Amino acid sequence: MSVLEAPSQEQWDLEAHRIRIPSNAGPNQFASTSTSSSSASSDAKQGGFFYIPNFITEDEERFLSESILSAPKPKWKMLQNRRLQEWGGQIHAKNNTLMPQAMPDFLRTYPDLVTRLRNTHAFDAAQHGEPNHCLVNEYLAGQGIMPHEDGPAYFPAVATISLGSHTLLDLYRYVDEDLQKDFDERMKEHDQKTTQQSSVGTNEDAEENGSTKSPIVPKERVEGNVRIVRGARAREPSPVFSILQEPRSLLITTGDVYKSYLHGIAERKVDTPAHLAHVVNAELLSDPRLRAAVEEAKKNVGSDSQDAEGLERDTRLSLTFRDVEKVSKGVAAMMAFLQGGKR
Ligand SMILES: O=C(O)CCC(=O)C(=O)O
Ligand SMILES: [Fe+2]
Repeated sequence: MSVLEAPSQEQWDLEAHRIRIPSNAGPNQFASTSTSSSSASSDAKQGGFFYIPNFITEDEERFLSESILSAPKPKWKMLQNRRLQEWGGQIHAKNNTLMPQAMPDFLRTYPDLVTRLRNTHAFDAAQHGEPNHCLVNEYLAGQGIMPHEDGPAYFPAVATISLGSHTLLDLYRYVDEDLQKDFDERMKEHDQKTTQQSSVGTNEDAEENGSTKSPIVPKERVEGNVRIVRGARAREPSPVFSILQEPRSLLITTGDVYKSYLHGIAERKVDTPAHLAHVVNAELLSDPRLRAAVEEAKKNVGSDSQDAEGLERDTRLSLTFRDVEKVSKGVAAMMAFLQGGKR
């Protein structure tokens, strides 16, 4: 038992687990929150990506998977290409406030992940000093999540524990501010022109594309090295780097980088050497097989070597812990909190 309890007492030095971002992969000058794009400074408080392999034991991994998979069926929210559970309460989208529920024993008692995460100090500056909310995502091989930024309800720190399979988290950059302004202006001009011309029934884009269909700019399109999504900030179409997450590992994303990149998981069953070549945390990996595959892929970049095999993905559960800063203290919330532990 003492062996099982030991990790939760540990105080972590996050700086020793920092992922070094290549200098040409820094965020574009866009995020207003960004203090600097240089990654030279090495102060964990400044934020960044931090990777800790074997943050939980194999026994804990098994126990967590069993607990999650044995949750009552209604606990699963079915999405188009994955399913998820929400623990710690529900967030009201209108006011970004958590209607709290007690964390279940398998996150708070054995294993006591909440305390263990508190001891990483990633949440020191957050309202509660530790996470109060956990989303569990299940991805079958071939499933993923679109590039996105996490919502505004959270303190800017995410702690992700992976179970069952490795995956690659892909990081994308937004385009820089001038380019975005240019897109916005062109989009506006186009819309105005389209409105004026709609009664006449012609438009340039349709002619350019050899199509006479819709006069409306598509919701999403790629132009050169940029993916433009109507009504959203434009991003680069390919990831600027990827982070390999091993089963049982912890990935912490905190500070500026939380806002200056988008993150996603590609919908594929195999990570080929071409994908693995973009992994930036090779030297922090603990599984010799995974590490060798990444190192080999990086060595062979551009060499056209076809020998190396990819890494097959299996079903993966991810636990993403965050601190929702605003928590409802109403009577209903108190009742929910008291009943939350009982399933
Ligand atoms: O499963 C993961 O590792 C990422 C999940 C994620 O990005 C999210 O839930 O917002
Ligand atoms: Fe996310």
